[in-house]
Amino acid sequence: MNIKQFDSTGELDLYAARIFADMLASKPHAVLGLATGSTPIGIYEKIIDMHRNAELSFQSATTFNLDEYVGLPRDSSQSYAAFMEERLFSHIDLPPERAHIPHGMADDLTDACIQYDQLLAQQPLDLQLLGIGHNGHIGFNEPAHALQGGTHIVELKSETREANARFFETLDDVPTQAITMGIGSILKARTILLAVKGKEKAEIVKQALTGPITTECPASLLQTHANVIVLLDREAGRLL
Ligand SMILES: N[C@@H]1[C@@H](O)[C@H](O)[C@@H](COP(=O)(O)O)O[C@@H]1O
Repeated sequence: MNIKQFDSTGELDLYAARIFADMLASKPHAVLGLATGSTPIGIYEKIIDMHRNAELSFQSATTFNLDEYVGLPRDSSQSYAAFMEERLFSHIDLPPERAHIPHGMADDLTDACIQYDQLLAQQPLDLQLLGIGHNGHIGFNEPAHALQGGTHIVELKSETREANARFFETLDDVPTQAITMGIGSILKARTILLAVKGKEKAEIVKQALTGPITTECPASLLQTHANVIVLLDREAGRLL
């Protein structure tokens, strides 16, 4: 693992955005895995700045998002589709038909998972951006005795719903299920970029990067991948 620590989140964001710019410069048709949550927001802001300055273009790129809540309409402000639209897609030149997000409102969710995996199989990920949940989840792959490789429906843990309740009016409004890319799909990405910020993530960062490889901490499986870049701000890296 290539672990880099930054004195400020701004420096981390810029470094991550440059990785995207370099990827798109060397491979305009790159397939990019994208993430939601607070962590990537600053990275997307830097990417938008670079796009504004004509330093990068998504015109020929394809993107796949990690996950989506089940049961939230795409135009609901808390959906990850709405998040991506607001935080990135509406500001860049990515053709909308090449921006893939799991379909959490599909009539047949099992079929939606199969279709997502088929698209991923046709277009392998060059670069996957990840955040990490407080319990070590990546995407919405929650700690469990066993993990699934492909896209699947997951029951959200209470701690995950509580952590994400800040985006909803009440805890009861947080969906109980999500559709997520599986660990197998994430680990197939050629390069993985894990970004972590804040002191409340320091303990899980230590466990994920230096602890045992276990499905009880899904992010620890990243230790098995040959090309992971970990970007930490000072607080998230303070226990390493
Ligand atoms: N499904 C997302 C994850 O992909 C994300 O990594 C996590 C951490 O989010 P944050 O960056 O806001 O701490 O939140 C959600 O649960």
